[in-house]
Amino acid sequence: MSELPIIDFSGMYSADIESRRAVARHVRAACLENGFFYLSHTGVTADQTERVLAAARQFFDLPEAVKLTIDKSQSNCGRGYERMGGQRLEAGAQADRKEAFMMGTELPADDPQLAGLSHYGPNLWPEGMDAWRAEIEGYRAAMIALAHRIMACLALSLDVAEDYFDPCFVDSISSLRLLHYPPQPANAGADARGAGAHTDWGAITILLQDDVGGLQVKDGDDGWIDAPPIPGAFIINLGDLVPRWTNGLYRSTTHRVINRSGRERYSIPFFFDGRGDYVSETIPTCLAPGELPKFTPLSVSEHLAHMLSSTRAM
Ligand SMILES: O=C(O)CCC(=O)C(=O)O
Ligand SMILES: [Fe+2]
Repeated sequence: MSELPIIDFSGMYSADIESRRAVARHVRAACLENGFFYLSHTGVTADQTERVLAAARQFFDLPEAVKLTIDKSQSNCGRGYERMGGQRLEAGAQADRKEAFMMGTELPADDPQLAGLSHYGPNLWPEGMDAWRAEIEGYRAAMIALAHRIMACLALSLDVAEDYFDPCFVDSISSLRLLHYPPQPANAGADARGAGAHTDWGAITILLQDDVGGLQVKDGDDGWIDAPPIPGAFIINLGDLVPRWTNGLYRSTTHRVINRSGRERYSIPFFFDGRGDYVSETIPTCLAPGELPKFTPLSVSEHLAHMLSSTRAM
């Protein structure tokens, strides 16, 4: 496999179940391959993706001192600004050469069911940037709607009802990350990474990238496939919850970013992670007669908290 497939998603908006199943068949083939694919015709407009990428540039162009007024050290749920080198996604490599802004699901601290679970709480917003905030929140809303539809498609691809995953996504943890990768200097060293090799931790990721490139997806033992930007298409990849649901049939594939372009790179992943207290179980259609589940039960919040603490670089 040398390149990732491009799947036209428009059939998922059809009232005709056969059109939706046709999309699901393509998604299944891509998920059986390596769990990474491009999705086009999603209904999200080019105007909106251009605006949110411009918003990312605008934020990272702010003086460092302004960005640090919302440093994520002030958040108990990983929101706000993460400075350059704040994360090391690949053990043994250099800290990631990227800076980030994170925002996500906002629920009151005293929510009767979800209080105390990681990843719920207030966002941190830069002062005096209300239009900017509205742009980010609007894009996040578009991503949530698209993510629900992708989960319906995944359900169809696994021969279960389209609403099979709905209980996992009531008050789901979902986070939007704005990312800025400066160009990597020529003498940066062989273990320099924009984002070190990792898998994503939730259910699915919807990635918007600018026109620079640098994302690579693991293929086999040693190979990497480039996942260059394709105008009008998002990259979708499966996170660690999906092998748990499918008993390893669909994988959560390792990927990384190395920005050798000489240009500034901006990308915006949206992570749809599931409800914090949701414990995934193997989907019955993914177990052959007599086959046993390979994964022990683990809640979404426990998994995310563990992964977050193991990748903190400072
Ligand atoms: O910036 C990218 O292209 C990918 C980022 C990524 O993999 C992540 O944030 O999990
Ligand atoms: Fe990732």
